[in-house]
Amino acid sequence: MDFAVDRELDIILLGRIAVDFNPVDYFQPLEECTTFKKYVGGSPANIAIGVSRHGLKAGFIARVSDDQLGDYVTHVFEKEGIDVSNVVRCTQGEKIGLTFTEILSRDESSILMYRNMAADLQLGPEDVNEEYIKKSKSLLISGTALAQSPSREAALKAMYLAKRNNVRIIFDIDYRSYSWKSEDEISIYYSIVAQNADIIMGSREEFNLTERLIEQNRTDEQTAKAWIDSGAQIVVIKHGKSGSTAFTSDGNKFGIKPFPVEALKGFGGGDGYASAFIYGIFKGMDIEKCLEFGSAEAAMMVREHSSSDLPNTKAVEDFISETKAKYGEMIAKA
Ligand SMILES: Nc1ncnc2c1ncn2[C@@H]1O[C@H](COP(=O)(O)OP(=O)(O)OP(=O)(O)O)[C@@H](O)[C@H]1O
Ligand SMILES: O=C(O)C[C@@H](O)[C@H](O)C(=O)CO
Repeated sequence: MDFAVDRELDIILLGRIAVDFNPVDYFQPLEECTTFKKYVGGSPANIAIGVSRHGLKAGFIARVSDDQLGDYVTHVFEKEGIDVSNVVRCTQGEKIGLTFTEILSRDESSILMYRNMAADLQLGPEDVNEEYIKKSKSLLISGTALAQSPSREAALKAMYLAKRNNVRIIFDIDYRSYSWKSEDEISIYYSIVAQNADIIMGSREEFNLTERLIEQNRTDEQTAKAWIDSGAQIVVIKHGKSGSTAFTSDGNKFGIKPFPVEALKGFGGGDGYASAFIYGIFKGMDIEKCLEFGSAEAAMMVREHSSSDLPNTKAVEDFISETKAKYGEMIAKA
């Protein structure tokens, strides 16, 4: 992928910065859990930390609450080297989103989100500045930012500013049911961003939601062709524990099986995947290698208690070598 040169930032992410509370006394219903560990959360926030740990220079556009938890996430970002100059505080008492993870067993987990009057959805078009967007090589839009106004307009404004300033658009569909009002809205807004994106990443279910008003029941091949025809260069479709496939505008297709690990939770894999895949693209790795990196980091993250303590490049490389030595190649050219 060709990125503009001489830009201060590699990537700006737009969407939620939130807080996760994951039970320490897991393998029982949330109702019974008494002790929780606090982490930075929110899928795009996790990815910002992930790419920064790979050495990319990231910035973020978001609103957070004007309270101790707003301070907490901002300070963590600063420590990770993420530019917070465009992370602004809410003024009407809106609170940062909270997510409690229920880990019933290694195979069964879910998230419970507290997002009424969520701070991140208060991001408005006035918070999105062209001068900032054009400092970056790419912009990642998290689909949840499209769930409600004014965040929806802020995200679309950022997308148009990115387009006119030669900033590559990465769309992480990132569906969270909680903030949406109707399936029609999901399809309308997701498809606007997908039509303008250079890279689209999502699960099969997320692509189905995106395409609902256009054409239902597409195969992965039909999905990839449609979005590549409308301008995307890379389409990644994830199938959870069954693996993932990347399609490229030159007509190639690569599939990868998940790296075998003993998962602790079903969440966090997607953010690990995105962090490593994006890093690979920036480093100019072949798509197969990006896929391998993404799948490896995803597997490392489903083992972890936290979704924001992502590994650095060396840790991912070591994990890949160790796993291949034990199990052989994971990649398959389809
Ligand atoms: N049990 C597992 N073992 C190894 N890898 C896994 C496992 N579960 C998921 N993954 C990896 O994580 C990737 C992303 O998972 P998934 O398809 O659930 O995406 P997602 O819905 O975006 O994730 P998230 O719930 O983190 O937002 C998968 O493509 C796979 O590579
Ligand atoms: O995405 C969220 O808002 C919550 C996450 O931080 C959570 O831990 C998760 O689901 C990771 O994908």
